[in-house]
Amino acid sequence: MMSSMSLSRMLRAASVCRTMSTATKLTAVEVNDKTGIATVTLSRPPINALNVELLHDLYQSIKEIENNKSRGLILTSSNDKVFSAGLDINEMYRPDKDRARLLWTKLQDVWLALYGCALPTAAAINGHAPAGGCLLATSCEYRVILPQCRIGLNEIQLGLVPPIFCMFNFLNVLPRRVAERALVQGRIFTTEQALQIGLVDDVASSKEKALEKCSQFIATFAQTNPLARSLTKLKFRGADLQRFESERTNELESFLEFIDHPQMQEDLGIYLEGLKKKNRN
Ligand SMILES: CCCCCCCC/C=C\C/C=C/C(=O)SCCNC(=O)CCNC(=O)[C@H](O)C(C)(C)COP(=O)(O)OP(=O)(O)OC[C@H]1O[C@@H](n2cnc3c(N)ncnc32)[C@H](O)[C@@H]1OP(=O)(O)O
Repeated sequence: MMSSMSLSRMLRAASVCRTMSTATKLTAVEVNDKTGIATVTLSRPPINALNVELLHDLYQSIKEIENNKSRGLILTSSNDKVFSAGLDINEMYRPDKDRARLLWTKLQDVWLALYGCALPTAAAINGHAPAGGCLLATSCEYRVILPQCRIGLNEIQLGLVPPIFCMFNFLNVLPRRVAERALVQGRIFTTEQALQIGLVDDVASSKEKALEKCSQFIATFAQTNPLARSLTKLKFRGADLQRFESERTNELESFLEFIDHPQMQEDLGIYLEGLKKKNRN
């Protein structure tokens, strides 16, 4: 039988963390009532590949947290090896045209929501974060990664042109020369390399510790006026957001044209097959 002691402990824990009522299917949102910090957990097994539905749910979660006046947002993954594998390549290979349009539009919406989020944002990168995974992490203001992870924007290695928001994210985090070289080489960095160049702010030995460090980062703003903070953030990021808006339609059309190209389709098919073969051998 459960002792009254452990029952009261459980009740206390339950009152600290609550799941948001409108938590969506592919993202779980939990708000810590004590700190006011919301954690969004990407939950699309096996590797959190970003398809239309996950991007939709992620966007809804970010907006909901922002509107509920949480103290901050932490992004993490339910998978203990992969933060996110980036865009779901199945959505780009032999795509349904309307769905491909929706995919790119939703990716753009998520970037706008996360990069321009009024709240302090942090990523607890508890697994690999290639391409779109790195894009999500670098849209946040602070990053903690676990040992033995890989992170980077490798689009060019797939023959894809990194869109403008990849450039904004890297320029916001890395020195210009390092950002440019990393993008044109499609570099994927180890945990140690990412820390050394400043792509991540810290390394933690477990997901729990990474979440704790993210909470500590957000807590540094406890005494700061939230409006002054968000307007200052916007002053830094506003020019990127404006330039993005002016180019978003062109980028959408370029993306659709790009993936429609027969050579691109062939390359994506080979890449996808290579990923699958790895598991068959
Ligand atoms: C404005 C101009 C526009 C021009 C065009 C722009 C194009 C878009 C540009 C940028 C935006 C973002 C693009 C992207 O995100 S593209 C995606 C790139 N992602 C990758 O290259 C990651 C590939 N995956 C991996 O490296 C590994 O899978 C891993 C490290 C993430 C995880 O490794 P591991 O735990 O060993 O898992 P598996 O490799 O075994 O994978 C499990 C399972 O999942 C499949 N899979 C992996 N990644 C993807 C993916 N991104 N999409 C779909 N499926 C994926 C893999 O094949 C396995 O499948 P199974 O064998 O059938 O189980």
